Amino acid sequence: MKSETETANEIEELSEKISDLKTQDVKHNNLQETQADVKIIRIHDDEPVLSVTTFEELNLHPDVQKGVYEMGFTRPSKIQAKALPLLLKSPPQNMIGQSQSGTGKTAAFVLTMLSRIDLNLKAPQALCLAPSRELARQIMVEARKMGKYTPVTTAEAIRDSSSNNRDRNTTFKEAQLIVGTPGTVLDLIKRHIIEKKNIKIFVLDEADNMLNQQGLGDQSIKVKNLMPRDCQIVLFSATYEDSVREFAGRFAPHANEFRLKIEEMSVKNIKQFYMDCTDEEHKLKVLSELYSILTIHQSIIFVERRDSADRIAKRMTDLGHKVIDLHGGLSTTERDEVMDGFRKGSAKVLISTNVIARGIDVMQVNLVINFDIPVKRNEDNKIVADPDTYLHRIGRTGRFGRKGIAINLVCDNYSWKNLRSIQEYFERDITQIKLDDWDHVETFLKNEIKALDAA
Ligand SMILES: Nc1ncnc2c1ncn2[C@@H]1O[C@H](COP(=O)(O)OP(=O)(O)OP(=O)(O)O)[C@@H](O)[C@H]1O
Repeated sequence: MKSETETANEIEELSEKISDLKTQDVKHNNLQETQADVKIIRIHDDEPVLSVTTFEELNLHPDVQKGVYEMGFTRPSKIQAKALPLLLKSPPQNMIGQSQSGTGKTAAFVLTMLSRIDLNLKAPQALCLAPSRELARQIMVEARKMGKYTPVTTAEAIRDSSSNNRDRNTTFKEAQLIVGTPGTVLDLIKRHIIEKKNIKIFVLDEADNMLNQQGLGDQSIKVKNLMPRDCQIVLFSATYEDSVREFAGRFAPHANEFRLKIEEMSVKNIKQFYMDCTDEEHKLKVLSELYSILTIHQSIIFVERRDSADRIAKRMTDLGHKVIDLHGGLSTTERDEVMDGFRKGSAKVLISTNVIARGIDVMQVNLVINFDIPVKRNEDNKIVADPDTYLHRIGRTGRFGRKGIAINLVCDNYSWKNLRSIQEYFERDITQIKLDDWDHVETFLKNEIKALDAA
């Protein structure tokens, strides 16, 4: 059985091959920034899109509404305003939703899950799959907050999530809302620990990742095939590659669909920069320098491989910086401790592989550094730039309209070529910060961060 870490592991392994690649010379060109507005297009169903402006208009159960208000949500976000009236329709309709990172997709599907549950029936009725244990746990926190004033019963279906089997079996038997990772959920359904027959809504968060055949696709498809026929299928993500979108259409037939144009996918409130380093060692020095001069709230440094995460964490610690690192090689307990510590703010700098590239929401993160530019294997099995992962990574900052900074470190033609492909894909400007004068770098970045704080 594949675990939730395996997708991240596969990506980590890809980079083992990177050093063997010969790359061609490319020019350092910045692209014109597009000014395209965010538009959400509904392409299925002829009825006009009804958009609400308040949570009251959605006729949520008063206890659910109370939970939502207590979370400080005064009115629905754009995607919630447009998607929720469709998601809550009776009879239920499938949905393929896309909106930028940090725009509130979680609440859109969690509110639908809570609204579909018959609270008198103590059995699984709403199931959500996410690509990592960290994201599954986060979604569950959000669901428990929203359902706080209801008697909804919940369970996390992630590895080692419960103390003993007896408790675990009772919990899953009675849990009305379950969030988990695909491998664990599939295993629990097959062993009849999760009873599937009353499940009314099946959600895939980060759906493109979950349907990607190379990743978690197999398990998610198997789980979906076990769902009752009339189960509402809801897919959400900030990105959908064309090949995955086509498959998503078959996975969730007759779905209402919200799409973004490529140039609208990148969140405008994240300022994107790059720094041209001489080699890997220089990248480490730049990193250390950056953390010496900057007072950041919290930040995430993304790397491709586990051993790089450990190596950079060690070097940064030796240089006197307080950092923690997270990757698929840690035990589940260690992963939970690292993530919980970061959420509480006890650690300011988190070094991670792609395992937390998607979905993770820590509001205080105002800086993301791509120590390595993200890559993937294309259909020809070649290693190429991975714009979708790039977008998800930088989307760990700039959450829900806040501002953020993303800095990419390039050190050779290979990394530059990959960064340039990403620029071209999104048609967004990634501006160079020159490294010849650190006083200038310091003033420049301090001003940028001051601007973020003032905004
Ligand atoms: N209506 C709202 N009012 C205020 N805050 C909200 C609202 N909806 C969501 N949020 C907050 O916005 C943040 C981002 O939401 P969420 O994590 O659901 O984004 P997302 O679209 O799923 O992002 P990603 O694509 O990265 O997974 C969260 O902290 C969430 O609590």
